[in-house]
Amino acid sequence: MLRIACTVVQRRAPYFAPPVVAGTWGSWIYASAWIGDPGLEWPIAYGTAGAVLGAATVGATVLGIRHPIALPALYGGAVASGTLLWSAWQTAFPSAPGAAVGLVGAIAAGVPYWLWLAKHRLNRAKIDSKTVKQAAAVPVEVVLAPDDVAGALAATGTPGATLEQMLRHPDGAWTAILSLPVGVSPRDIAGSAQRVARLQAALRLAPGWTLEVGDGGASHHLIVTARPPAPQNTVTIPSRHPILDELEEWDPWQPVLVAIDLDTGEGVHLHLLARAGILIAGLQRMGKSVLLSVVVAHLALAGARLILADAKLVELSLWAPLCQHEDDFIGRDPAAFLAKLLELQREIDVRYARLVREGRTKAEPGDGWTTIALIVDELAAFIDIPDRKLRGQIVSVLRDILSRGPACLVPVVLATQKPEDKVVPSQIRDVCGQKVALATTTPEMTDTILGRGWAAKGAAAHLIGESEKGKAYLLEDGSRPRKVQTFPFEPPERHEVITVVRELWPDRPGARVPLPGAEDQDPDPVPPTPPPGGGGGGGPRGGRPHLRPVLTYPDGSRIEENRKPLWEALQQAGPEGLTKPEAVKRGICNHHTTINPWLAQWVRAGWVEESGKRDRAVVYVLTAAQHTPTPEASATSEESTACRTSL
Ligand SMILES: Nc1ncnc2c1ncn2[C@@H]1O[C@H](COP(=O)(O)OP(=O)(O)OP(=O)(O)O)[C@@H](O)[C@H]1O
Repeated sequence: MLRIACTVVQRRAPYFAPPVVAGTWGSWIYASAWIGDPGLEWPIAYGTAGAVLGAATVGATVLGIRHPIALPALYGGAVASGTLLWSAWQTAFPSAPGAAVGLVGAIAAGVPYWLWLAKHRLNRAKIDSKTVKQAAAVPVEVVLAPDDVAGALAATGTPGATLEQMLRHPDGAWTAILSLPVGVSPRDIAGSAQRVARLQAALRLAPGWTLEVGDGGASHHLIVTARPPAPQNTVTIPSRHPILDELEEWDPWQPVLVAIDLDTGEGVHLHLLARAGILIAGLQRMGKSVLLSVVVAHLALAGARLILADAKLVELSLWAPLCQHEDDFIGRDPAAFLAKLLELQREIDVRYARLVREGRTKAEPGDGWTTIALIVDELAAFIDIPDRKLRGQIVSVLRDILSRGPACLVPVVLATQKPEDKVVPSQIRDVCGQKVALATTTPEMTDTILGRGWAAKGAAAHLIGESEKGKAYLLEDGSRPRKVQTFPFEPPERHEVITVVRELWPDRPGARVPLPGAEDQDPDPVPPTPPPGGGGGGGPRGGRPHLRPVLTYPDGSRIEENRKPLWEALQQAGPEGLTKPEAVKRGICNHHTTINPWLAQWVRAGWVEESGKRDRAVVYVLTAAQHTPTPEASATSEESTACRTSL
């Protein structure tokens, strides 16, 4: 009983305080007037002050002033006005009826205050309800209808609650706002795991539903929210990239299908030419190279000239045979990388000069320009370097290519597994119009890839689990990040693309992969480039040409530079043949380099055959003696027509 009384007083104090204070104060004045000599000075002093405060109170209420001072003013005004009436009456007629009339007057004086208080409370209830709606973050349908939530609460030992509002959410969740009876604290219910569990049981929620119980702040409301289980992800990711079913020449202007949106199930594309560069980053072994390969495959099928930079060699070397120029593969050599960037920058300048001449701002299909794609894996190896000057030059030129390139058919794709500021400087990140954040470890790492603040705004790449390969957040300029799953794209599928591209463009020489140590063993180093302006060849300024044997396949076609060592080793091996581990031992390749596709191609062409196994590895042998190379050309003053570079 005492507890209930205390709760009532505590909860309703603002309502009771004015009459209680007015009554106490007035009683004292009344008693002193009744007992002693009733003077006028005290009632007049209190009354004048009360009248001023009362006028201010009423004025504030009428004008709707919400200044913090309004509450004490209103309160004081109510008390003083009541006192004035009461004390004036008892001074004139010190009697019991006088006291009663004074009390009524005091209470009446509190009316503006109560009105103000009631309005304030109503506003507060509105705010509470708004907060609930905002927390739901989805439009809600407000249903003022009874429900059995109050009954369930009664079944758990808290009878007397009434349902004030039932909010139904589009995902099936609902929120019930219950008004608790006097003496029951919402905080006590919400704070007790046992009572919440009992309420959940009483509500008989379906399996998987969760219950949240909160108190309505200072009010006597209990807010009960029941949520259905998160919808099962029904998006299915094809195990085979659709590009593999359309292995034909592609249009570079077409966007590249790289992933599936995990929320909508829609295909997600990257735009090579319509938008500035692409940045792909994330932790090791989370799917960066797989995604990069999809983009490279598209570019290769689009007939683009591929410029590949890969410090690790193993990721991009697979694509090296599709390159148009022998030096279009850059290994761990930041200086060579800068040289290639400068070459690209010059090409962009030439293309922009044409655009300016023709009064255009960007290239269009049919311009006749080849797409030149710069693909960089492990950007860290070219940027996180001790030579600060070189680093500065690389960042500056790369930034320029990223921002100007796509408009003149020079797309850039960057990948790195170290998403840190020193590896992905903001100048580089900010010009990339499309960013893909695979799994990271911290929100800061995610922000380094996507831009500041995105991790906090829902792009939680740092929460992607270790087993969720290929899951990522993809952000395009001007939109929100999308949670996506990339397609698997394993080496056998990459080989399917490579085979088709080689058939489409058979005369591409391929790029030389700079294998560590291979240069030292080069028996026939490439001579220096003739001085600029020199006539080249055997002209008077070019000097006497240095002729080099041209190694050819049995059908007369030229053997690509990067495949020569393997072919020569097969020749030297004779009928004994050669296995891959032996090729590794001889420094022709390393364990990661894929020479199998070359061998498979030669086997298909009938130049090489498999002759059993040695130490469990397949032995490859040249099929016939006539496959020996063209005998070394003797140095003559005449250039070989087959040797186009007059080496
Ligand atoms: N979308 C995907 N679906 C299924 N498996 C995937 C997907 N993406 C990547 N994987 C698997 O994850 C593994 C690592 O992928 P990948 O080589 O692309 O990682 P990475 O980030 O490039 O690693 P590193 O940083 O070491 O180069 C591969 O074995 C691959 O099979």
